[in-house]
Amino acid sequence: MLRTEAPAVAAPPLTGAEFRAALSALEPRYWDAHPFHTRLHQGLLDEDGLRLWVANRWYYQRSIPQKDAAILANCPLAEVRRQWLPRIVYHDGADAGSGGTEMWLRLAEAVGLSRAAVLSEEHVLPGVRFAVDAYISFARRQPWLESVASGLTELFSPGLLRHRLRRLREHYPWIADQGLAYFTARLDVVEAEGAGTLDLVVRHATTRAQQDACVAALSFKCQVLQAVLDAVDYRYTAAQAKP
Ligand SMILES: O=C(O)c1cc(C(=O)O)c2c(n1)C(=O)C(=O)c1cc(C(=O)O)[nH]c1-2
Repeated sequence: MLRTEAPAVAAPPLTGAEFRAALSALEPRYWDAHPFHTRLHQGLLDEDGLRLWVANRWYYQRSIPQKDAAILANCPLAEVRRQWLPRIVYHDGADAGSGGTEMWLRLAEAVGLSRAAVLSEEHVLPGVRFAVDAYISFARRQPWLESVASGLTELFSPGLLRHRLRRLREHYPWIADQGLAYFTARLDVVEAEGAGTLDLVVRHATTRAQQDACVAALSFKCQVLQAVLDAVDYRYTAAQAKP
């Protein structure tokens, strides 16, 4: 005779405060204390190391609007799309020659890279490409809410951005200040953007399964960022070790 099993009882949703706490609890996995960041912030990178970082971060920067476009494409809610759309314009600029990716290219020039070399992506390491592509694929395939949640690393970034800006000015004074505009501009918006994203996620993740998936998405994103810097750090230390 078949045994009838009691239907599984779904776990109750976390309260808003518990859910926010579960997301914040991932902060130790953020990339702020990655060994490559430590080298960068302590002024230990040579010029080639700084260029390697900027040329590889380019691949992340230029992919973010594609990630955001995937979120828009997957989201059936006009009010969410309305909130999300300005992010694409922020990075791509309202016109050619403006926007976040353009500012990243100016940083690249300020550290001595040619625009053409950055745009050709010849310096992008395979590990960086794989990690960033995984982030875009995630946004294309997963429900929009999880992809939005994966961007919540931004909540952890203001302290890192401020610290980086201070250290770059202190240890690499040869970088012209206009080259650092990407970071100063980012600091003006990142806190409000992160808070808005968190509110959006908390409002729309109403079941425990959705909340758990959002926490998992943020954890995945922390791994993407760690993998990016692992690849850069490996290449940098290998180059340093060459006689
Ligand atoms: O400099 C940084 O350390 C850092 C980190 C992150 C992040 O945490 O993903 C972003 C940025 N910068 C950034 O500039 C940026 O535009 C950005 C967008 C996103 C995202 O996932 O949508 N993260 C980040």
